[in-house]
Amino acid sequence: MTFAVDNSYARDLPGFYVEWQAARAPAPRLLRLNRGLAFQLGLDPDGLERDGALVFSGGRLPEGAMPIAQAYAGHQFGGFSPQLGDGRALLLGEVTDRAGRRHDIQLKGSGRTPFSRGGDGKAALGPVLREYLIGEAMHGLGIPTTRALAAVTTGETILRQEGELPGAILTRVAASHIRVGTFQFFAARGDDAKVRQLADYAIARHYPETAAADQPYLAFYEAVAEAQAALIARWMLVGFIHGVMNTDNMAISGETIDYGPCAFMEAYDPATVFSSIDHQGRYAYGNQPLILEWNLARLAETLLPLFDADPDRAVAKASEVLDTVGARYRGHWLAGMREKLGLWHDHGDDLALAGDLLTLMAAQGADWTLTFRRLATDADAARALFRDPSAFDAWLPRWQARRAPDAAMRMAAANPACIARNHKVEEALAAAYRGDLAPFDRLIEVLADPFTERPEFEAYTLPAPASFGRYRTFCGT
Ligand SMILES: Nc1ncnc2c1ncn2[C@@H]1O[C@H](COP(=O)(O)OP(=O)(O)OP(=O)(O)O)[C@@H](O)[C@H]1O
Ligand SMILES: [Mg+2]
Repeated sequence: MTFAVDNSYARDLPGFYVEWQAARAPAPRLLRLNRGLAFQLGLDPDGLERDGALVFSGGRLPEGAMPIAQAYAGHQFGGFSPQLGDGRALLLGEVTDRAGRRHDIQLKGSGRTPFSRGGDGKAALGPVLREYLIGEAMHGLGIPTTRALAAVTTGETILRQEGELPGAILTRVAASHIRVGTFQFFAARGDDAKVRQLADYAIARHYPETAAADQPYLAFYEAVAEAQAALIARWMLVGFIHGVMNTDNMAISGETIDYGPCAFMEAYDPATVFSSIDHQGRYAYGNQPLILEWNLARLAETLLPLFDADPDRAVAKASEVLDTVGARYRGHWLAGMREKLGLWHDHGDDLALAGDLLTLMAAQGADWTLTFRRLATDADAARALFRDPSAFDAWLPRWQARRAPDAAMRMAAANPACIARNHKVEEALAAAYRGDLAPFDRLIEVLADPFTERPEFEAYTLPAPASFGRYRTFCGT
């Protein structure tokens, strides 16, 4: 059993990709199918359960599929690479879900492509399951995200720093895989006509309302800026650290994409970095809003010729939007923080009230998730998270005076009990390497409904034990 796909990207954007085939997987095995997502996409979960190994390893193509590796460029840690592209991924095509929304179906880890540079085109089991887990965690939190439809093992062994690992492929579902870096690819080559084609496609697919604006390209840029500002605010409010916010990992759709070295922060510290390659802390938790602006500035640069034929006027128009990004971000963040704190009406002091709590939390290493969750129902339990509770005691009455009558309910809906705790993620991946997917399944179950506290899942609400040590993540390439 397979399914039918469309190829609007390939059809509308010649030159933006290379037609390619997946490497043959010697012994593909379907590890997990995301049945809920399959259903939502209008696919047949039972049929895919039966034939998924072949379909999701690239051995049997969906009807109408024209697999392509997409071209893109990107700024990685601030340095520009004019040619990146899908070095280990293939877009199979697009499906329209039950609600009429179009999604890309992409294989990640399906072998070398013309964009592979030095890489082997493969993905290891751990990073594939990690991307699956974190994507589901974000979805459970209501945060726009790409999601995993399936994970397969290929039956071959691949070599990574840790040694030989089982090869795997993730089937990723995304609103699209158009990145800031996709715009950069042709902008860097001075091909304005191609940039315009891409913008027209992205407008039609993601922001059709902007087509009718006086200045559609500027309205499109503003819509992307707004979506990204809202997204990064959501990340910050749940303590998510993406870890590799290169321009090739920022999706135009406003979905979170590329779960590489990402992780959730436990003790609050804005300088938190998990990625082993982020030596300067460029993508530290607290820097994410600044990188948002930096990346959006790079997007604006690609669109300047579309904004205005006169370069100075084009820059002025771009700046007008770019200058609003900080305020947009802060607006989303503060609105979200008001929910996290269950505040009664908006008040000019809300920012200071929240800021003072964060200062306390940072000084005392309080757990981000638990502090807010406990504050909702049990101030004493929240107090216990502070080594020196006296400063918390001084803050508490200020918050109590501002707390809304329905605060407990709103706070329970805004503050997850469960996030993908680092030690639980690692536990699930280690077990999967041993062939035991039970911890993975349990974690998926927990993360599907993170706002509901269930006694049997209490262990998933707690930070890692001290013995877990400092957490380090890897790109998994
Ligand atoms: N094992 C690999 N073989 C070939 N190319 C790779 C490999 N790993 C990463 N790349 C390429 O290196 C670039 C940067 O990698 P990055 O980790 O940001 O992306 P990714 O995780 O592979 O993919 P995506 O952004 O689609 O989630 C991309 O062009 C990617 O295709
Ligand atoms: Mg990437």
